[in-house]
Amino acid sequence: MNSQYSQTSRPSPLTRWAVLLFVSMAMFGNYYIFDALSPVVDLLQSDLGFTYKQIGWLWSAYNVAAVCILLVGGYIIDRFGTKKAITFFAAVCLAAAALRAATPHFEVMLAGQILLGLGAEPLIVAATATLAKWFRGKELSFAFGLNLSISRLGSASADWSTSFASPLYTNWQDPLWLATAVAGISVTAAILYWITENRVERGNYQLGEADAPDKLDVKSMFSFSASYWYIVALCVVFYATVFPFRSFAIDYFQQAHGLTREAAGLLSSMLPVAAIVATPLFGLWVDRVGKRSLFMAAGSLVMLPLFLMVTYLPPGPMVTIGLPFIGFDQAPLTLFIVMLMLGGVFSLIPAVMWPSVAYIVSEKRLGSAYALMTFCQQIGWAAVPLVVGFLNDKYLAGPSNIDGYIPSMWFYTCLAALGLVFSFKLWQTERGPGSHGLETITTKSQL
Ligand SMILES: NCCCC[C@H](N)C(=O)NCC(=O)O
Repeated sequence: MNSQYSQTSRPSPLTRWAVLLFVSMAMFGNYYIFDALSPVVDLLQSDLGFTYKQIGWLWSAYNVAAVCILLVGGYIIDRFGTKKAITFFAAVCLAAAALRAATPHFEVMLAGQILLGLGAEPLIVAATATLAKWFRGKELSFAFGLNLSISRLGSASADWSTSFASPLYTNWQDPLWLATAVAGISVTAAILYWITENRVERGNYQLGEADAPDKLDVKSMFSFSASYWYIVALCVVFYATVFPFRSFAIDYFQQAHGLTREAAGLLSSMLPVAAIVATPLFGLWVDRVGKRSLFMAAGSLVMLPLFLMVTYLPPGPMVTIGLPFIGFDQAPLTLFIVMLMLGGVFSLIPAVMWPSVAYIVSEKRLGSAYALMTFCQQIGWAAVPLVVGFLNDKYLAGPSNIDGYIPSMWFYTCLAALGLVFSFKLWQTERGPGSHGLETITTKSQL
C-alpha cells in the first residue's frame, strides 16, 4: 500500500488543514445529533409517555445498527472512497435526524436511531481513514486530537442547547429539529471536503492511500496478545459505563437531584468540555513519560467511586457552573466535583487507550484490531442502556422515588470495577516478560 505523499506534488498545508476542518465539522454534527436525544428524555416521558425501557431501546438501537454496519462499512469506504463515503454517511445521519424528529411514534423514532447508527459509526471510520490519508507522515496525532476535540464540542453543544436554545425545550420535537439542522452542517462540510479533494486530484497532486478501512479479519483476530484483549475489555466496560451514564445524565440530574434542565445540561457538558481541553494534553504527557497501562489503571481507579458518590454523599452547597456565552446556573458541589473527576477520566483513558493499540499490534493488523475493538465496544454499549432502563423502570425511579436510581448507580460501579480489574491485569502483563513497551516507550526513547 502506497502510504506516502510524493514530496514534489504534496497539497499545501492550508489544504490539509481545510480538510481537517471540514471532516471535523462533519464529526461535530455527527456527535451533536447523537447527543441531542439526552436533553429531551424527560419530555419524551411527559409528552409522549415513553418509559425508561423504551428510551433505553432508542439508545441501544443505534449500537445494534452500528454493529451490523461495521462489518461492511469498511468495504463501502474502500469501494467508493472517503469523500463519497463521508458525504453519503453524513446524508444518512441527516435523514436519520429528520426521521427521529418527524413523528411522535416510538417505532418511527426507533427507525431514526437505527438509521443514525448505520450512518454515524461508518462516518467516524471514514473520517479516521481520511485523516490517515491526508496527514500520514505529518501531524497525524495532533490532527486526530483536534478532530476528537471538535467532535466532543458537538457533544457539549447538544448539552448546551438546553441553555442557548432553551425556548425550544417547551416540547420534545423542536430540539430534535435543531439537531436536524446541525446535521445539515455536517452534510455541507462533507460536500466542501469532497470539492477540496476533487480540486487536489485535478491539480495532479498525489494523496497517500489511507490504511485499509476497519474490516473484521475473523481468522487473525484470535491471535492478538493478552494485552490487546485487556485493552479491548477495558474499552468495552469503560464506554459501556460512560456513554450510557451520559445518555441518562441530564434526566438523572433533573429527577434525582432536582436540577433545572439548564443546570443539568451544563453539568453534563462538563464531560466533553473537560475532554476538549485535556485529551490532547494527556496525550502529550503520556508520549513523554510512557506508563500507559498505569495511567489507564489510575483512571479506572478514579472512576470507581464516582457513581456511589453522587448517590450517597450529601449534595453540599450550591455552586455556580457554566461558561460565558453559554450560560451560568447553580448545581450542588458534590455533583460538580464528580463530573469534573469523570471529565478527567473521560479525557485520560481515551487519550491513552486508543493509541496504545498501535504499540501492541503490528501496523498491517491495526485496521482489524481497531475494527474488532469498536465492534466489541458497540456490543457492550448497546446492552447497558437496556439494563439501566430496565432497572430504572423496575425500581420506579423518578422524582418521588429517587432511591429507584440506586440499582443503576451500583450497576455502573460494577462495570467500573471490571475496568479496574482489566487495567490492573494489563499493567501486570506490561511489567512482565509479555510487555509491549506500554510502560517504557516515550518520545525520547524513540529518537
Ligand atoms: N457520541 C458519539 C459516539 C462515538 C463513538 C465512537 N465509536 C467512539 O468510541 N469514539 C471515541 C470517543 O472517545 O469518542
